[in-house]
Amino acid sequence: MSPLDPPSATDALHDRRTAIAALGADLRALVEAAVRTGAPDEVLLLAAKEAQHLTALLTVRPRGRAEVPEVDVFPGGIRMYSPVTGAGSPLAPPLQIETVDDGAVVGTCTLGVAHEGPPGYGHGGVSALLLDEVMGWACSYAGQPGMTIELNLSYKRPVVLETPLRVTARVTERHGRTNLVHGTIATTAAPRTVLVEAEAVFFAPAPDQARALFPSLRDPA
Ligand SMILES: CCCCCCCCCCCC(=O)SCCNC(=O)CCNC(=O)[C@H](O)C(C)(C)COP(=O)(O)OP(=O)(O)OC[C@H]1O[C@@H](n2cnc3c(N)ncnc32)[C@H](O)[C@@H]1OP(=O)(O)O
Repeated sequence: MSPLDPPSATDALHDRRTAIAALGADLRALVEAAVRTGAPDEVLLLAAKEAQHLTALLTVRPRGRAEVPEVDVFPGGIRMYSPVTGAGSPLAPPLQIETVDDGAVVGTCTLGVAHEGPPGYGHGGVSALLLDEVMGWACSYAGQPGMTIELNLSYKRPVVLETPLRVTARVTERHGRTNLVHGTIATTAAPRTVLVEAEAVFFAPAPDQARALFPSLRDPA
């Protein structure tokens, strides 16, 4: 199965993913509002109380640290709580893996003020996050899901916030379980103007090593 093909889901799984995504979207709106607000102090304190209430509401049967959620397809598929692609994550833009274009994986997203580095521009670490993820998808698409063992970035131009971005990655070389990957960030409006460029090395663990690293992995092959 291509990592870009959504797996067939039962109705219950679909409903669960839909509910997770709905909460994620509202949490992202809350995070963005919280980092932009000019509300008075008493409103911030009131909102803090409401946030404590929400936290208590959600602290029910929390999953274990290394547990793969039932809603996920791991490795190489849907991850609902990924800090990059996860529809359920308030940290994620979220980036959407959209197409495979001539062997390259393409993802799109828009960063908000919550992802700010220099005023008005994306944080350099957030660019690394986006590239690392899409480069990982390129490895999965090439049939070897793996972990980043080296990531080098060249920041050529600042990444503007609130502007649709296009993140691309392709595997350029394979040596056994090691893949060399090239990635870029540009805007969707000017895809040829590279803002950030990356070179990375990914390593696909052998099944035994994968089982040791990820005890709840369902299909290490
Ligand atoms: C089921 C999968 C799910 C994969 C799930 C992936 C989820 C995607 C998440 C997004 C990506 C991430 O954030 S990943 C998270 C960030 N990365 C990490 O935490 C990885 C931390 N690193 C590690 O734990 C370790 O390096 C391992 C387990 C990956 C590999 O350990 P190891 O097996 O001892 O590694 P080692 O022998 O030293 O190196 C492996 C091979 O890579 C080569 N190598 C090492 N460094 C380099 C290098 N800079 N450039 C070229 N090649 C290199 C070595 O020569 C060797 O080749 P040869 O002798 O075999 O030929």
